[in-house]
Amino acid sequence: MGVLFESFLLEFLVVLGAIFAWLYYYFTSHFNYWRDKGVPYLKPVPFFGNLMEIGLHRKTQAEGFRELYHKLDGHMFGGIFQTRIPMIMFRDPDLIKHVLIKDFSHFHDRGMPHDVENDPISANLVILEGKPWKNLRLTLNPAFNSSKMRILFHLVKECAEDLCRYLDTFAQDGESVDLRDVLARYATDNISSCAFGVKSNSLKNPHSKFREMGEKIIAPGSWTNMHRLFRYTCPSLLKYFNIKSFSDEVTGFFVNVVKETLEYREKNNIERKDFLNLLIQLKKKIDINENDDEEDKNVDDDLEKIDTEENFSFEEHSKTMKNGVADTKTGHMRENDYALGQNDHVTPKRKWLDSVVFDENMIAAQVCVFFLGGFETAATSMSFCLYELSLNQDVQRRLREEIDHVLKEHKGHFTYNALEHMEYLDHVVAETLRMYPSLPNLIRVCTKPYTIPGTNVHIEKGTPVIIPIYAIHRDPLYYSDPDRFDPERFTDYNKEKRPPYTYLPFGEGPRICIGLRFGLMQVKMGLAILISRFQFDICEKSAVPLVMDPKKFVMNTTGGLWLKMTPRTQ
Ligand code: HEM
Repeated sequence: MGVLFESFLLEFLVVLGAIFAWLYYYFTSHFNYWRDKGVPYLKPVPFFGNLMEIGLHRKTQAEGFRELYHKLDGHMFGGIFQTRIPMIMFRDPDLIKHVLIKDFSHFHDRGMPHDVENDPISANLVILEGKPWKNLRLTLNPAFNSSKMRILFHLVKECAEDLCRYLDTFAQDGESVDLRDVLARYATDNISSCAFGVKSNSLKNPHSKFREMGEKIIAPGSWTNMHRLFRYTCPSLLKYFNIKSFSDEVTGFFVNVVKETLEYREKNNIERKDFLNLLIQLKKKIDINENDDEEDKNVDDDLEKIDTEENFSFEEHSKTMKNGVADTKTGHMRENDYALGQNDHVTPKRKWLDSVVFDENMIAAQVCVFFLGGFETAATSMSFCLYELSLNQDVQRRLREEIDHVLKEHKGHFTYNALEHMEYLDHVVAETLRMYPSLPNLIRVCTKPYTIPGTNVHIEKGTPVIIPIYAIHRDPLYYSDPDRFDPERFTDYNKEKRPPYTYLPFGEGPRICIGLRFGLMQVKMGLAILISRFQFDICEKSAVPLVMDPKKFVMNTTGGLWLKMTPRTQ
């Protein structure tokens, strides 16, 4: 018996040793990759690569990548390892311009594994790649243009007024409020109204189903995190284990809401001016770009000409490229940023629209990603802004003065035009997004072999690329005293002084955030109405400095964000 046990133990240890040796080999076998290419790189550790602090949630993504960014100071780019996978960090603004715009045809995807057949909700704009992404983007772009925003404005304003009514009782009592939570509910109401055409009532009912689903999507340890873990370590296992972008419960909920709303609208012949209505038009093969202004059509024309095919010779087709920065007000490139195919007369959108099955699943996939993209980003941006305004009372006063002044000029009404005229509000929001960009990094994957301009470094197809926007936004090279909140950085004069591509809260290029205008509209509308009615201050419950949550993907705090509210006195 003893001998049997010993030999079993021995065999067990040998097998265990072999498994460990294989795992060690599997996780370290690429570690000479960057050295062999002559690329400056950071020394990785087995199993984690360079992301141990982030992987173990000891640091936030923002701070973790900021540290890696500074370890590569003096280099335009550098190699790092995401567990075992070599990835490249682009640090230099000019190189960033190449990746996001000039050489977009080499970097048009994010490299997120997806399986449209088994996981229909993954057929969304964030995840899709190549031609399917381009065609979908072309089709959806008009849903976010300025004329559509004007139509949606009244829905956003309605939610902002509900928010004020809800917060008024707290302000009257001078209570401290967890604004992180309240604003997440405001943003949930907003996006469910504009995207799903449903009143979610999350402000009044914190346990509403929409709020519950929103929490499930972002909660640490959730399905999404599991998806992310496999994506980083072994993407092929995602398909093998049939791990979907969202849990069946979340997917089922969103698909059902869409189905029920579609049926209800059809049966009752209801047409509500929201995103869902635009998607219904696409289902009916109606081009939603018709009747839109010329400016919006030009952006689409540019995008139509970008080739996402293999072997596309970008140089052959390109016009002169100029420096360009996305205008955060309009979301349009200021200059001719996309290289245009001169001989390219094909307009694939119409063809695609005719051929694609824009069914309930497809619609659900889009509104689901609008929901995901819209509620967390807006809620956190607004709460960070109110926190900074509480710390910087002079800025809060000046902002209130501007809002009063502009409102007077617009007969006391918050209108789309009134918001557009609030220039200081624009600076305040821009500075908030500089200090707290919702996504601390932009992700791309190299889609065809690339030589880094001015070097003989070749990037292989499939290499993930990271652009550390938080680190750049907080780099003293571009922003002096970068941890200080100073909206003056965003006057035209000061903006001109900075190199382009050093401010990227919405990304840049053809894959720039599609919801930029909608996001800014709901953030600005919410802030303007709150500042016009209430005074915000730091209170005992406020964490100063803020404590950020390392488990969250979108920049967020731990333990909420508490501030004291009172009615404004002057
Ligand atoms: C303050 C608000 C927001 C911020 C800071 C933000 C930020 C971002 C960023 C950084 C990206 C990546 C861009 C890139 O890779 O170059 C992105 C992409 C995206 N965002 Fe937003 N976003 C916001 C609001 C919204 C809203 C309201 C929606 C939808 C209604 C939305 C939908 C999307 C989608 C669909 C993409 C993927 C676009 C594509 O790949 O073509 N976002 N966003």
